[in-house]
Parts: sequence; C-alpha cells; structure tokens
Amino acid sequence: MGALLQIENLSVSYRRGGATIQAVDAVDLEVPAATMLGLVGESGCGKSTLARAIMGVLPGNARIAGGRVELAGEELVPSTEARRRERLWREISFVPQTAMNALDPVYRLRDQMREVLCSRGGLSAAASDARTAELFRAVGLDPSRLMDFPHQFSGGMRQRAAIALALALNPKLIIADEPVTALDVIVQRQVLDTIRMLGRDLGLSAIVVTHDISVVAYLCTLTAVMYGGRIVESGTTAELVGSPAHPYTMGLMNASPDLKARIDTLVPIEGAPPDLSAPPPGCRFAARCPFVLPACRELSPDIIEISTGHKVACHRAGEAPALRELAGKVATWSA
Ligand SMILES: Nc1ncnc2c1ncn2[C@@H]1O[C@H](COP(=O)(O)OP(=O)(O)OP(=O)(O)O)[C@@H](O)[C@H]1O
Repeated sequence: MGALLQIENLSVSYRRGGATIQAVDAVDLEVPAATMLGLVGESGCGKSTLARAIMGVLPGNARIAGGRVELAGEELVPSTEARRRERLWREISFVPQTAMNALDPVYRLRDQMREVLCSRGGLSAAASDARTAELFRAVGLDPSRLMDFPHQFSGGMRQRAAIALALALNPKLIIADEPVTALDVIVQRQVLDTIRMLGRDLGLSAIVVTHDISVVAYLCTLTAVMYGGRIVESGTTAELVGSPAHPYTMGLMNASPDLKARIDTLVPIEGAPPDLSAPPPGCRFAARCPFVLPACRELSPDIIEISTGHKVACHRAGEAPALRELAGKVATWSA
C-alpha cells in the first residue's frame, strides 16, 4: 500500500523581477497514514513553499515546475482550482503560524466553526455547535467560550481554536506551519502537549513545518530536513536525532537549546542558506559545512539510504559516525 501522501520529484519556482527562484527542487517525500512528519530547516529553505504546493495555495508568481503529489491515491498536484477548493478543510486543512490567519476577527468562534462545519461539512447549525463543543474540549478550550470573538482569547487559546478548526471535518492530512512559533515559551509547551496528545489519540496525519528541530523531536515520528530547496536528510526522528548523518542536521541540533546533546553550549551554523535564484553547483550546504571536500562544491550528492528508511544526501555519508564525533566539538564550527 502506498503512503497517504506521496510527493514525487516536485519542483516549485517563483518569478521575481527578472529572476527565477527555485524554492523547491526535485523533492521526494512520503507521509504514511497516522503519522506526523516534521519538515525542518532554516528560514528560506523552501519549507513553506512545499507546504503551500501541497495545499494548492501558492501565490500567483509561483509555478509548479515539475513533479506530482498524491493524497490517498488522488492527484493533488496538478489539480483544478475547483477541486482544490473542495478539498480544503475536508481533506487537507492547515494550522497557520498566527491563528488570525485562519480566524476572522469579526466573527464569533461559533460562527467560524459553523462556516466550515455547515457550509463545507453539511452539518446543521445545532450539530455544528455540538461538534464545536466536542472539538473545543479536545483542544483544551472551555466550550462556554464558543460565543467569544477571537480577540477575547489569549494567543495560546486562539492557536487552540485554529487547531479545532483544522480538525473539524476529520481531514486526511493537516499541515501546521510553525504552529507554536508565535507563542511564548510556556504556552508553546502547552500547545505542543495538546498537539502531541491529539496526534496520538486521533491518529492524525500531519506535516509540521518548523525551523526548530526540538519541536519535531517532541511531536513527530518522522523527520525531513530541508536545505536550499532540497530534502537533505529524512528518516525516523529517533534515528535522525540519535544519529544524524548530514552535517546540516548535526548543526541544527547544536543550535537547538533543547537538543544540544553533544555540546554543552549553543553553537550556531555560521552564514546563511544559499540564494535560490542562483544556487551553488554541488552540495548547497558546502559553503557552510565544516567537513566540505572539493568534490562537494562541484557535484550534487545523490540521496542514499544508509539504513532502512534513513536517507541522506551527503558525499561523506559513509563517514557519519566520525563526523558526528567532530560535530560535537565547538571548534569544528568556528574554524
Ligand atoms: N511569493 C514569493 N515570491 C518570490 N520568492 C518567494 C516567495 N515566497 C518565498 N520566496 C522565496 O522562496 C525561497 C523559499 O522560501 P520559503 O518561504 O518557502 O522558505 P521557508 O523555509 O518556509 O522560510 P520561512 O520560514 O521564512 O517562510 C526563499 O528564497 C524565498 O525568498
């Protein structure tokens, strides 16, 4: 049986000025049913573009340059606009970074839920309100707040309401784009706990987009690391966090306050991701990689499977244990 979501060789580009920005470059990715996959990488690596391509909500200057996406055997990309609209909320829903991107400030929460549950889901107003109360309880909101407007909620509560909205019609796939980034640390943890619990209890299938690898480690069974428009490492989260094989993944972990397992201080990765309007030849991480070899700057590494389900695109993947050892030293990253 195929995975729930299958992405094959997907490329997405933007036109800006006279330039073409290759934001997603030949990406292959699968999300099995009842699985949360974390898509992690720094800002500008193409995560949101990939998420938007799956949802079919790319901006006007974007173009699917190639590839295909299937959800439960049905083609999502390419797709017609009518089919895309029909699918949104019912089959794919999303949790944005800021709940106000999903919630309308002038409507009561009850009415926003009715908009999805009645108009899209065909429920009566009474059935919608009952379902909303059930959803509110599931996400940790008091159903007595149903008649509130979004501004009467705290940021964390609004994010919970956005999650309730995303769950409303039992979609096949949820895409959460930086679902806790805008919240303060304590609330982040509470909302993450709720998402984790819902993931387990409801068997959710989701892609969680984040720059924070510790969020992925906390929530997701599978992880895909994106850099420069490409997936550079993917596999189970346990394997990636326990034995990262790509130097970029090792660097992300050193820079994460919650995962700095090997170094007792935070070590940033110097520099910035490549300009995707003129990406470098070879490995896109070469300019920042402490383990770079001359070949890395010329030849793009193939993705290879180093153990069951653990894939990495690095010329030095065979030396991963030794590189991990070195990556655990501060001097490696400051050289
Ligand atoms: N509407 C757009 N028009 C032109 N270029 C864009 C547009 N949106 C994104 N890009 C470019 O595409 C590349 C990938 O951006 P994208 O937002 O997908 O990355 P990201 O990893 O999700 O980062 P962030 O977390 O900052 O959104 C970047 O070079 C970005 O500047």
